[in-house]
Parts: sequence; structure tokens; C-alpha cells
Amino acid sequence: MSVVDTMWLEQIGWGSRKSVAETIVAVFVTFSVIHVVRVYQRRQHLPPGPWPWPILGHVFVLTGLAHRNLQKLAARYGGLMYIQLGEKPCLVVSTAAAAKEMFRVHDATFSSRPRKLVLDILTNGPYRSLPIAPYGHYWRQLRRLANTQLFSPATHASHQGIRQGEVQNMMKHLVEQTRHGAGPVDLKNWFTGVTSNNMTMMLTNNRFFDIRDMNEEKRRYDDVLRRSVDANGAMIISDYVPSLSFIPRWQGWHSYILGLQRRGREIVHKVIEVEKHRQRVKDENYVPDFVDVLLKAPLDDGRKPLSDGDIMSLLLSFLNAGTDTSATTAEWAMAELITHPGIMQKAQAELVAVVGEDRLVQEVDIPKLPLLQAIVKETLRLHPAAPLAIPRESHEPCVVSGYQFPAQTLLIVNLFAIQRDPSVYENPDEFKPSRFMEHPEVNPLTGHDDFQLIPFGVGRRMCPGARLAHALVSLMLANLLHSFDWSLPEGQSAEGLDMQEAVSFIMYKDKRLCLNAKPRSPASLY
Ligand code: HEM
Repeated sequence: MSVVDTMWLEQIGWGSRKSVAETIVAVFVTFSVIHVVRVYQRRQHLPPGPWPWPILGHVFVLTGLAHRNLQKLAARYGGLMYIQLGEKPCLVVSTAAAAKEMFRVHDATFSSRPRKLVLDILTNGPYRSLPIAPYGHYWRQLRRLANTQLFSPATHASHQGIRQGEVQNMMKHLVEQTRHGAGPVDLKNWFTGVTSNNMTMMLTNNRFFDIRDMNEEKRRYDDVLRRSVDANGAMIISDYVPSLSFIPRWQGWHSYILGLQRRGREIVHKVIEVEKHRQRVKDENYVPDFVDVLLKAPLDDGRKPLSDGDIMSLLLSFLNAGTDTSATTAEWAMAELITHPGIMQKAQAELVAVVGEDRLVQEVDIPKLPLLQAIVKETLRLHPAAPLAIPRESHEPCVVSGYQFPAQTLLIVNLFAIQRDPSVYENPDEFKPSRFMEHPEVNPLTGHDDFQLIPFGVGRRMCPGARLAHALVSLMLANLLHSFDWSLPEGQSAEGLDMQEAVSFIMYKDKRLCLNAKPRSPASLY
């Protein structure tokens, strides 16, 4: 038997070679050192921000109440902060001063919107609706149409009757409910009754929900809407690390979103039938609605007019953007007022002094109600419906505060943090409408003068529905306060009222607000 000569192996040191575990540790240490050195070098040329995790960066801040997570980080790193979301560079603006600097100079550069898996699926790819369209020719055409026709001051004025009619319908419904002793009123449900009917009247001259039967259909609509909003705000890892695209598929996101899309379209299809609308017989009293305007939209690029599919996407986005946002704002206002009964009583006294007791509040009364206006502003400050606005993206490379950023840098504007900036507001977390009584010039519709109160965002992509939302929230609140006395259901106290925010794209109140309503005005008024 021959003995194999292994001496040469010892001579070359093969016997003391490294184990698999040691190799893994060495690779890990090498990569960590490279990561640390690279991050360190990169951070020399970036605004302040927390140290990122490898690969994922700071995506974890987007889980849970992201606006609060980012607010805490900004308290440490400043009004203009840098975070790394997977592969995406991201700037976060968290103070009025930083917002001013950012938007005075870079609004146009950061006027695009990022792509997202949820929107890829919901829109089947082309992103042809106003809130999500990339900055470019198509978005500019839609936005011009929105500013000059759909949401122009003249159209807004012509819809005053619709707004008042919808509020009055729901007041009638509420009076009947209280007369039949139906128990505490689910205020979110009441507010969305007004906002969705008002919206579908504007869109298609149709009332979406029968106010006497707002049960099954409305519940299904609310459920789909809420799920769509939640999905839009969900942190989906492949939006930031595209190579991990198998994860959301494995988690079931694709089929879930497709199911949501199908259900949403089924529900609104019966209201938004563009083809039937085209053929509708219109008498001389007919008020043109959004579909009429969109069917005739003068697109100036020589291409075909908006397709029925494009019109449908636009109308759906208005329904999504314009119903829950206003309803949630009004719900927060009532939650603050029920926990501050002194302010509620003063607002009721103001209404009686200005409107009297023998008629309902009208929109023309609102400018004469300074406390009511201050309450609406203070609610929009503390509870902005879209606390992180809608994320933006740069469409070209740019230099911000001396730092260089590539195209497709994300921009998060933390409206929640900006409007609780302690260098601007004393006791920023306190509900104190009097701060706006002392400064009535601060206006959320033109907040870009000083950037302190910008619940509707600023610049080119500022909310086109701001005027409508502001008018409707004010009118709904004024009517509820003027016509009813409100109290908490038995066993609940103002101190114990749950004021938690829900984890979602819209800053919903986590627990719905249900209150007892006792009529103050005679039933004959409704
Ligand atoms: C209290 C209610 C509302 C609040 C707080 C709110 C807030 C916002 C915010 C913060 C943005 C993003 C602005 C930006 O990117 O800088 C936005 C965009 C938008 N909002 Fe509103 N909104 C409200 C109601 C409405 C209503 C009633 C409509 C009407 C349909 C509407 C339609 C839109 C649309 C279409 C956009 C996208 C604009 C674009 O990307 O060009 N919103 N809103």
C-alpha cells in the first residue's frame, strides 16, 4: 500500500486554512468596513442625518407613524435632513424655515412623483391621473384644467348650492336620527356622507349615497377607500430596493391590489358611466359637471382628447383625494372641541350672535365667524390629513444648500413636524385656536407666504382642492355646532378620549368619534 505524500500540503500551510465560519466573518467585516468608509465619505457631502443600515438604509422609519418617527429624527438632525431609503436618496423637510428655502428655489425640480408598486398595479402602468402623474406635459395639461376650470374660483362659487344642499340633506338625516333615539352619532360616517355626495354631485351630477339607506353600499365604499389609502401608505420594500421585488409578490400584495382595483371600479362604475353621460339629455337648467368639462377638455398638444379610461382615472383620484381628507379633518375638529368644551361653547355663542336661531348657517356666514375659522386652522395645523404630503421626486440633478443630489431624489415634506415647529408655535402640541385669532392673516390657502401653516402643501403640486376642502369643513362644522349640543356617550370622559392616529397615508383618527347629539334648532328649519 502506498502512502500518499502530504508533506507539501503542510509546507504550503493548507492544514491551517480558514474554516467556512471564519471566512464568513472575514467577508462580513470587510463589507462592513467598506460600508462604513463609503457612508462616511458620502456623508461629508450630504445634509445631516442618522447613520444608515446596510442595504435597507432607513426604510424602518416609514413603518408605524412615519410622520412622528421623522419628527423625532428631525429634532436631532435639523429641518433639512438626509435619509437613505434603500437605494433611494431622500431629503426630509421638517421646519418652516427649511420648507421656505426648499420651495422658494427648488419647487420645479422636485415637482415629480415617485413610482410605487401599488400605483403601478392600480393604474396598470401609465400614471395618468393628477396626484401621481410625473412632472411633464400630461400633468401640466391636467393641472391647467384643474386650476382654470374644475377647481377655479368661478366653478367653486357655482358649486356653493351643491355644498349647502348636501350639508342640509345630511342635517335632515341627523335630525331624524336623533328624533328616533338612534344613539351616538358616528361622526366620520356623517362627514363622509356629506363629502362623498358633494364630490359625486360635482363629478357627475349624481348623488352617490341615498341618505336614507347609507348602510351596505356606503360601508363597502368606505372599506375599499380605506384599504386603498392604507395600501398607498404601506412601506413596500421593493419601492426602495428594486432587487427585492419578489418579497411583495410573496407577501401577496399583487393579488390584493388587483382585487382592490376591481372592487373599487365595480362600486364607482355605476356612478361614473362616462359613455352614458355623453348621451345624457341636458335641459337648460343643467349645470355642467366635471365629466362634461373633461369630455370637452381642450388638450393643446394636438393629440387625442382624454380617453374614457383617463377620465375614469381622474374622477377616481378626485374621489380618493377629496372625500376622506375633508371628513377626517372635520372629525378631528369635533374630537378637539369635545375635549375643550369651553372653546366649543364660545364657537356656538359666536354662531348664534352672527346667524341667529331661526335659520341654518350658510357659506356666506363663514367669513363673519373668526373663532370658527381659527378652529379650522388649528385643526389643520395639528391634524394635517396628509401629514407627509404626497412624496415628491426630483426630475433632474440639483444642488440643495450646497449639497449635490442626483435626479430621482425623493422629497418628503413633513407637514406634521413643520406645523408643530416649536420655534414658530408656543406649546405646539396644544389645541389653541386663539393663536390664529391673534394672527388672522395666517392662511392655509396661501400658507406659502411664511410656510407655517401649509396643510395643503405648497408650490406647483399644492392641493387643487384646498378651497373646496376648507369651505366644506367650515360649513359642516358650523352647521353641527349651530344646530346641536354635543356630549360624550355615557361612561366616557374628555380626558379619556382616545386621540391616537391610525397608521395610514391619511392621518385618520384611530378610534372613530361617536357623540350624542341634542338638537338646538327647531326641526322645521331642515
Ligand atoms: C382637508 C382636506 C385636504 C387636505 C389636507 C389635502 C392635502 C393635500 C396635500 C398635502 C397634497 C400634496 C401637495 C404637494 O405635493 O405638495 C394634496 C394634493 C392633492 N389634492 Fe388634496 N387635500 C385635501 C382635500 C382635497 C380635495 C377636496 C380634493 C379635490 C378633489 C383634493 C385633490 C388633490 C389632488 C388632485 C392633489 C394632487 C395635486 C397634484 O399632484 O398636482 N384634495 N392634497
